[in-house]
Amino acid sequence: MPVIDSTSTKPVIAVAFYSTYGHIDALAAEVIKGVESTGAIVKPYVIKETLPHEVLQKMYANTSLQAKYPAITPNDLKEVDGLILGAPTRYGRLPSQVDNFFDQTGQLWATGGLVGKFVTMFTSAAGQHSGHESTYTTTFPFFAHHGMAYVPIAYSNPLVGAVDAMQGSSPYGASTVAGSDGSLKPTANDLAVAEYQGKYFANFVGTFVKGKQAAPAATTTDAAKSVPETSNGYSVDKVAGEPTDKATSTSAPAQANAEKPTPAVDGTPAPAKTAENGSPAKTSTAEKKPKKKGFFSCCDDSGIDK
Ligand SMILES: Cc1cc2nc3c(=O)[nH]c(=O)nc-3n(C[C@H](O)[C@H](O)[C@H](O)COP(=O)(O)O)c2cc1C
Repeated sequence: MPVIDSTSTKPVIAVAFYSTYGHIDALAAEVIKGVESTGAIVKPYVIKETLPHEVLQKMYANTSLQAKYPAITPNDLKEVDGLILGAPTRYGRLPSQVDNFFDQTGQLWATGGLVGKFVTMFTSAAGQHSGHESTYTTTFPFFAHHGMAYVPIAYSNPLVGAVDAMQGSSPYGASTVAGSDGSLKPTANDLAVAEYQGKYFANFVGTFVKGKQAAPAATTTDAAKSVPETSNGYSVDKVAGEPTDKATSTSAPAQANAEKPTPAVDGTPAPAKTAENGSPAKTSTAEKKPKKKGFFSCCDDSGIDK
């Protein structure tokens, strides 16, 4: 596993994939080759199997594929600039093994840990028209929730639009047609598009990484300052649909204050607060915010539950 130098302008790209029979594994090898050809740092991972051994045996799964690379953990994603995700189609969408991994990323979501990172995907399906594209599009909500920018290959390589022979790829990314019994192998075109996707993505992310490192620090700071506080998608006020009251102290008249009593945690309106002399009481936001329960309580260090 390569050691990451934080001052390097080389992008760090994770290639994380799940494969039952080897088609995705074969595409992944080409994707990795493509990333490496750009000089980027590639970190290959498998996505952990979750099916019981007896079931895998009945499916004739190739369980040795799991041992090829370390199983990815959510924390591994923190270190990378981009993710290339590979997974076969299951009922026109992702396999549950990948969903299981996604479900472990709740804390990354709550802390905005993947916001601004890049992602692209490759897939595989038994048939020609039985789920390739829907597997991409049904995964987009995950990327959107995490703030990850999807990089499609579009038709930037003529091999993507080839119709002279059966091939799996599309503007969304590389793919292959495995056949209903899994006996088909990725074609030369499929493998070439997979390698191309790795190269294209690494170059794309590399341009961003270089630009970011070349930008003067002040620019980044100013840009961050100019973002209005209310645009923070992780604000508890916004998430919970409550009125946004970001001021640390209130200067509104007592009457206005009385019209907007702070609801208690159980939903009962609390009495309006006024100082002893009748003027508006100084109320800190920390005092007014009810403690969140349920899902948000999972994320102790996120700040959203405080
Ligand atoms: C439970 C299950 C559901 C599947 N659903 C679909 C499907 O909706 N469409 C399709 O074309 N292939 C479907 N397949 C076939 C897989 O997509 C195919 O086995 C896979 O692309 C091969 O990739 P792999 O060798 O990397 O596992 C399904 C396979 C299984 C086991």
